Amino acid sequence: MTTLLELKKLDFAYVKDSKILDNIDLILNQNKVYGLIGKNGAGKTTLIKTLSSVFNNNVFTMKYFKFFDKEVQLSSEFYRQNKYTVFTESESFLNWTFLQYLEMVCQLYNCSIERRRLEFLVNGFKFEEYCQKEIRDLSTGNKKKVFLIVGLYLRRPLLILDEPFDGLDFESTEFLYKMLLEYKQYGTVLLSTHFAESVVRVCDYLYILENAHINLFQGNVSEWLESIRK
Ligand SMILES: Nc1ncnc2c1ncn2[C@@H]1O[C@H](COP(=O)(O)OP(=O)(O)OP(=O)(O)O)[C@@H](O)[C@H]1O
Repeated sequence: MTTLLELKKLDFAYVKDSKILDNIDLILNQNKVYGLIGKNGAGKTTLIKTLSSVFNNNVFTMKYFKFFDKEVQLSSEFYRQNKYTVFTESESFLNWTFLQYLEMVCQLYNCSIERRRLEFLVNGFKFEEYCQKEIRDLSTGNKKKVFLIVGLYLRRPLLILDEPFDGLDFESTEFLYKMLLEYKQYGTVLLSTHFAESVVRVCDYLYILENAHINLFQGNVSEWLESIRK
């Protein structure tokens, strides 16, 4: 297995002396799907935002961050170009349409729009009638689909998803399961979730965040399901 991302000794605190993430080591291998689970408030979104370069350096420290075996800054162009994050709720780009947002993102990532690939995702998520509507007028689930479709379309080596199944209807959830399994051809997915089914359906490995520490579940995900049902 080839390592895609390696993070060593990450500490994070919003408020001095109150660590949300303490001494976090994280390794993500290429072409795998990783689940990130933990109780409400455990710090999943904080870890995802850190990995997505949302924060200034003054709230966290780390020993090193490697991507494709290179030590880089989280804010580097190399890292930015190779990952995309879908946040749990987005209040950005509200007066844009999906197609305008996609065009802008494709320019940023230097990729062209292939109609067939796009249509496959749009049809799969039953999103056809919403492509030209302003994002502000979409329902919660359809807003989520805007960013999920773009993330799946881009096929970056790292796709980070914060609670991607939240707000999706049954059909779209099934389609997303299918897309995430296929995504392993193109890259690695790190997703946070509160749904046990999603872990079992798509995740190869599971990181558990608890008391500011992270552990990789030793065993396969069906063993994890058995362990929480006991
Ligand atoms: N901007 C902020 N300022 C101060 N504390 C914050 C801030 N954002 C989050 N926190 C705190 O950090 C902790 C971790 O929050 P985070 O949102 O990362 O947890 P989570 O695991 O994603 O939770 P959930 O499963 O409920 O979404 C919580 O105690 C939360 O109250």
